[in-house]
Amino acid sequence: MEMFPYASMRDSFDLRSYVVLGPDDTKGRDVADVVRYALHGGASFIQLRAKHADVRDIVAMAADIAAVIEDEGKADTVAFVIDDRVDAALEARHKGIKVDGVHIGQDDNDPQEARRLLGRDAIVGLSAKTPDDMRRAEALPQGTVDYLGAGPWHETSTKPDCIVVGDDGVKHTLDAATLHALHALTTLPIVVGGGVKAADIPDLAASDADGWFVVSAVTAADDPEAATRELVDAWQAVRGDTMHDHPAAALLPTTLPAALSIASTDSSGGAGVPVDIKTMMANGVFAECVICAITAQNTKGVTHLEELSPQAIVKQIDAVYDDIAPAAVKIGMVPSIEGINAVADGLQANKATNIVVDPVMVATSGAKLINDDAIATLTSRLFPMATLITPNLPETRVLLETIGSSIDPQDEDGMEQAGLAIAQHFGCSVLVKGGHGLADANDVLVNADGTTQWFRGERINNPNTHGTGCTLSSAIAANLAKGQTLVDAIANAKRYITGALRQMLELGTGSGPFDHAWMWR
Ligand SMILES: Cc1ncc(COP(=O)(O)OP(=O)(O)O)c(N)n1
Ligand SMILES: Cc1ncsc1CCOP(=O)(O)O
Ligand SMILES: [Mg+2]
Repeated sequence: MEMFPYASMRDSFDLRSYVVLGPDDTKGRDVADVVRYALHGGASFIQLRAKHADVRDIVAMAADIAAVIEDEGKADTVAFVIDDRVDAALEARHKGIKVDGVHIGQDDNDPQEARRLLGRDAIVGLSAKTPDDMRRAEALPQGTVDYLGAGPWHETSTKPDCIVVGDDGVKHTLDAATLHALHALTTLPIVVGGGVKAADIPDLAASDADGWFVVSAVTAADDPEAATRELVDAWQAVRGDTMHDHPAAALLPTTLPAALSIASTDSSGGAGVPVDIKTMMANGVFAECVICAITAQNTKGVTHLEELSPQAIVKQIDAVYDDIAPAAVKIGMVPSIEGINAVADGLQANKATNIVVDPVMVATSGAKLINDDAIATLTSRLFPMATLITPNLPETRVLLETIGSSIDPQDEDGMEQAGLAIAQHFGCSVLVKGGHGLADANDVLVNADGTTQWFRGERINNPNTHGTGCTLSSAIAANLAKGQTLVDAIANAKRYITGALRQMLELGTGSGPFDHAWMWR
């Protein structure tokens, strides 16, 4: 997971004076030293382009460059990106090195993948030389790319392969007229480079370019500071102090689908509302909660339980729906008839949809979590509202008993029959979870129309299973909130929980919890 403590520069980077450099370009001089000279000369953007270095060396160079930018008091104004290597940029950012993003070409990482990996705060620059490149960049989802790099203005030995060869087989450099046509195809700012020297700046500054980028004009100069200043001054002489606009996409607010957990707390954090929130967050939704009871609990058992009043439950549900209406709901432990009625009334009044009910009855520790007389209310009030209920085998047996069925869910055929009896009785889909069986972790989805789907899971020999049911049901609700089909929501939730169980987290002296943020470690 990325731990980047700096403000994003996506809405403040300055493309006007863009210096690209790496160890191959600086004539034996230290790259960070040349960056310092370029900054003294007025460089507004720095790119590390180290074509022959490995990730470790790139990250080490990036640390030196970021330190120089910081030392020069320009960390808030001069953006610093890494060429090509999204992996190195990620690693540097993870280490807290101020790398503001990447520059990628048409043959490098896919821009959407780079954006996904780096997150919404990073700058993603993309090379685009042809009308097709421009159109493809423009067709990307808004906010994928922040600027475009075009060229070459002249053929250049720094990157001989960057020359555009037309359909006629003739090599083309970029001129003001071609740039004008490219510019018309995009809303993104364009920085232009390739063989650019000080003498080119008046023409470039009079074109649609939003800035210049150079390698050799600065890195090969005996005095990189003076060379940078000459370029900066020549641009400023034509353009004055005007900077390019930033694409509005960088400023777009994010939004998240919300999912709601209606359940009870577990003070040990391994089950109930705390774990539902962790799971929902890990599965990419905004988690909300309605507390029905508080338990004093750890991996060894429950030592105290105190319910909230029905009024408090309804008020919480109303508050949630009145503002951030959840796209899916998971219902867990609601211990009493009054509580269950309050939940049903609250959800009905707010026209809740995508309801997943985990019919919590007994904790992994053996503690009873629902009053016996409340089971009938749970099934009669909440099941008919549910999209899905997720009983484990012991809960399936209790439910079969309540509907007077003698089916035994001891094997796959029995699980299917049991699921069908329950689904048809209550008019909702049922996921009969086989995790309490001995040999496997196969679950079956049975719909009220009789259709079934098996989800075959790897049985992980992990004794720590506290909160498994809560986790699976809230992951399913999170996936439904994201718009997934029921089948996809279950399949993805099972993948998530399998990954979590595989980590073999060891906490507590009883049946312990597992690591809900496993995929971010
Ligand atoms: C600002 C800027 N523009 C273009 C490029 C070239 O990127 P790419 O086409 O991926 O070629 P390489 O630099 O990776 O050889 C750039 N680096 N910077
Ligand atoms: C990286 C790159 N992309 C297009 S041209 C180029 C190299 C520019 O180098 P120089 O300024 O030395 O011609
Ligand atoms: Mg590249």
